[in-house]
Amino acid sequence: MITFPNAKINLGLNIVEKRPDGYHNLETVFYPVPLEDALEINVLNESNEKFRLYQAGLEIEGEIENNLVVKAYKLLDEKFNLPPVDIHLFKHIPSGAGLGGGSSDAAYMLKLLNEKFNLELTDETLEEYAAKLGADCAFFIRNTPTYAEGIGNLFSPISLSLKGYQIVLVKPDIFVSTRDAFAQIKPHRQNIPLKEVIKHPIEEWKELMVNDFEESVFPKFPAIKEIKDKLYQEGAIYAAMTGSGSSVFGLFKPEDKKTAEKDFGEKAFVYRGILK
Ligand SMILES: C[C@@](CO)(OP(=O)(O)O)[C@H](O)COP(=O)(O)OP(=O)(O)OC[C@H]1O[C@@H](n2ccc(N)nc2=O)[C@H](O)[C@@H]1O
Ligand SMILES: Nc1ncnc2c1ncn2[C@@H]1O[C@H](COP(=O)(O)OP(=O)(O)O)[C@@H](O)[C@H]1O
Repeated sequence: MITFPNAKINLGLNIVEKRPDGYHNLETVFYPVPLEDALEINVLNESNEKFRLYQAGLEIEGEIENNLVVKAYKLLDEKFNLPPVDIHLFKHIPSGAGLGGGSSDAAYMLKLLNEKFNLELTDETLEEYAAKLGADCAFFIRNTPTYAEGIGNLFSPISLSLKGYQIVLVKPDIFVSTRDAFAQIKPHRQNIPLKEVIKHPIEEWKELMVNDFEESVFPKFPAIKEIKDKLYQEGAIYAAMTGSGSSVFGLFKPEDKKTAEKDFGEKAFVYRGILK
């Protein structure tokens, strides 16, 4: 059985306050992007091992035991004593890029195991399991446009469709530490809360919608800001960094014929697609 975990972008990201536990409360909107990994499981017959993970595509740093698809398997295995499985993961979404690829793999693994082994878990229960694996992980269970607050884990659905809009996503060969990005931010509330901004026409987002991380990340890595500038030069209707970086996306009108033909550098990962 095979499934295709997709990426997400953040439409606006405001860090509103620092919490006593050192984490930050934020406000953001998650929107799914059809840039996909591939994830397959097959039952491993007569095996002493509970799972085997085969990886292809982009490299994922860290031990196999720390791979989020393995963590997702173990989480459900503790409860349901699952049969042993072969896991094949083809990695296409860049990691540590603000695209949520690891979280998506984890959420899709939960959905895949639920279906394959008829566990009959509801979306609500799957979201509870997903939340144990990462703050934004539960978003990928329903995978629909979502307003998130708290530490990025309290969700409410929003009515927003960017169906047909073209997206150009650029991930330069730059690593931004999420921890450092948070540490350099002075939390504050925006004049117009994101929940209101998102209701404005997309043409107005350029003036109203902010990713607070840009303020600390752009001065340190001017090359990331240059990508955003290039996307606007090419006619993006809205462009911004996603998450804590380093990916930047540009949204283009459905009828726009010339979507970002600029050169983003030899080592940059570039994806062009159409939003659903
Ligand atoms: C900011 C977002 C928005 O989508 O960025 P992306 O991961 O998508 O880039 C996420 O909430 C990122 O969450 P996540 O990627 O899970 O962060 P983690 O690895 O758990 O946290 C790394 C570090 O960031 C800080 N951190 C994280 C989340 C949060 N709400 N407040 C924080 O202060 C903490 O110092 C933590 O140790
Ligand atoms: N299946 C996976 N895919 C990607 N990263 C994973 C996976 N499992 C664990 N990780 C770890 O999670 C970290 C964050 O990855 P990811 O969720 O893709 O990025 P981001 O938090 O920027 O959206 C990576 O640095 C990687 O070490």
